[in-house]
Amino acid sequence: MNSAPLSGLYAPSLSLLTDLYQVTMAYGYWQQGLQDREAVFHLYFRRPPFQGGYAVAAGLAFVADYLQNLTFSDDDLAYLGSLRGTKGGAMFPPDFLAYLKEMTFSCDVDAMPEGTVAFANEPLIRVRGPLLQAQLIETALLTLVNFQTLIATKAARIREAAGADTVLEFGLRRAQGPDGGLSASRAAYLGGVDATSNVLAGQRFGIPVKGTHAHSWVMAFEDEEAAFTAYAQAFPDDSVFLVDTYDTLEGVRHAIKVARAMRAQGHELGGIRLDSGDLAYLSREARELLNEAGFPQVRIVASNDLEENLITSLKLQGAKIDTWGIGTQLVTAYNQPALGGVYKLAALRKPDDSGWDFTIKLSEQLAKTSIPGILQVRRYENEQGQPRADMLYNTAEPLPEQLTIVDPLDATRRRNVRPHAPFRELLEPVFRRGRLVGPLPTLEESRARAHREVLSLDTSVRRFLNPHTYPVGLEESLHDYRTKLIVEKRAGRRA
Ligand SMILES: Nc1ncnc2c1ncn2[C@@H]1O[C@H](COP(=O)(O)OP(=O)(O)OP(=O)(O)O)[C@@H](O)[C@H]1O
Ligand SMILES: O=P(O)(O)OC[C@H]1O[C@H](OP(=O)(O)OP(=O)(O)O)[C@H](O)[C@@H]1O
Ligand SMILES: O=C(O)c1cccnc1
Ligand SMILES: [Mg+2]
Repeated sequence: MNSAPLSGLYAPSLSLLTDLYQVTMAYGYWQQGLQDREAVFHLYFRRPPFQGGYAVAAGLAFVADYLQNLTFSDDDLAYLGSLRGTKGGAMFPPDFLAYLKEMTFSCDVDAMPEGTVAFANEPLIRVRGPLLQAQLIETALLTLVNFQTLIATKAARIREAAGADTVLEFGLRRAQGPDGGLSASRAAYLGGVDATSNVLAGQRFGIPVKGTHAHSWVMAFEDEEAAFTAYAQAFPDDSVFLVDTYDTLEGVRHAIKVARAMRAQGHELGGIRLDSGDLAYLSREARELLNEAGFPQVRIVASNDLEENLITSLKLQGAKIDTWGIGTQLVTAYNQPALGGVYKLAALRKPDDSGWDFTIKLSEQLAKTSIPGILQVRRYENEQGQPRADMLYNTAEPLPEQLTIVDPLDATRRRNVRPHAPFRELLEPVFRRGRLVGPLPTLEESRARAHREVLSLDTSVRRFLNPHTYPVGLEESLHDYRTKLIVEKRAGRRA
């Protein structure tokens, strides 16, 4: 047991950050001599979160870190060796543990760079390598990518609603524990917020840190005016006063009084914060009071259970809010607390090494039936760089001259790709034979990519209510092959 679990949160070895069944399967594969059979897995989600039209891929930096450090320490192996089955015998024999000790990660990994806009069924990550290894990493990849993609997407939606306004992430106190808070702060920044109140996230990831003060600051002084005056003494050029502890508009008047005194000393008040009541009404009234008093540049910050739909509504109501402070709803993805990303086997090298067997997971629902092959995602874009349609294709098979994209849920819906239509391929090499190909984009670069890619989407795909489904289809020969596999497997099942 680790007596300092927090400091170990991102310790070098997260090799046991997995479900037990990954290790039991690993043992089974090793026992069967299947450990090195070449396999291909895809990580993808089946529906964008929040009933939205897209997701923003995030978490790859953590995945790369995890994979680079995927080795089993003596402590890890001792723990695995201590596990017992129902009859008291060791679950994992010493020679398997010795194998794990020597194992070095040797897979190829291709992935969408963080900040890429992704749609349903598109591999965000493709792993190719020894079956045992490619399977073993499933859980860690999913826990890292699902949550961060969810939060980055939520942040992108909040950014959409806020437009050019400043957005601050205030969620740590409501996050799903320390790691939830830390990774949410990073993903939220990647997805489009401007700064966080989370100081550890600032230190670890270089995210700008910002904030105001709490109600308790005001309550700790004789009255509001004294509290504001004291705060201004500490931060004469960086003060934002929380004005709603007693009576909001009275609070604004007190803030103005202190702002005048600050001005007399050569300092300007930065802003006020509203944290309760009717934010549309109060922000309009506050704006008027501030303007009349000669403080048109003092910003109005609002907080209190905000999210993208409330921001949209407040703007429609003519709220005069310059900065949005957002906590709970963002870092917990309150209205959809999990992204259902999955990791599925899609190809296995034939035992005689003569080629690939492409594998499929059937489901009663076609939408849940997996896609076989060694997939790549090709994004066709128009001259303005706007995405028009995405095509999944099997890189292990030759592409026909004339490309046709088939809707996987309705094969009658097809579109022909015009020759020489410009495209980008979204999965880029990240690891080759277990080695990182090159430095990953910085957080700032990924954030800029997210911003660029979300803005390039048609507004019909970005809107919150009943967004248009962006076309993602299978290249026709892949579609035909998948259909054939489904028919064969179903027949096999009945036989
Ligand atoms: N003009 C508005 N239109 C729609 N929702 C609003 C508006 N103003 C505030 N809200 C939202 O209404 C919710 C509840 O606010 P309410 O005034 O009921 O409680 P509160 O202000 O938090 O109360 P308290 O004074 O106890 O803090 C919050 O999520 C807030 O963001
Ligand atoms: O509302 P969120 O989006 O989560 O934003 C963060 C909230 O945290 C702080 O107060 P806290 O909620 O701790 O106390 P209060 O609501 O009683 O002011 C802050 O004043 C916000 O209201
Ligand atoms: O700085 C703030 O205003 C802040 C920080 C965390 C939570 N709520 C508000
Ligand atoms: Mg609150």
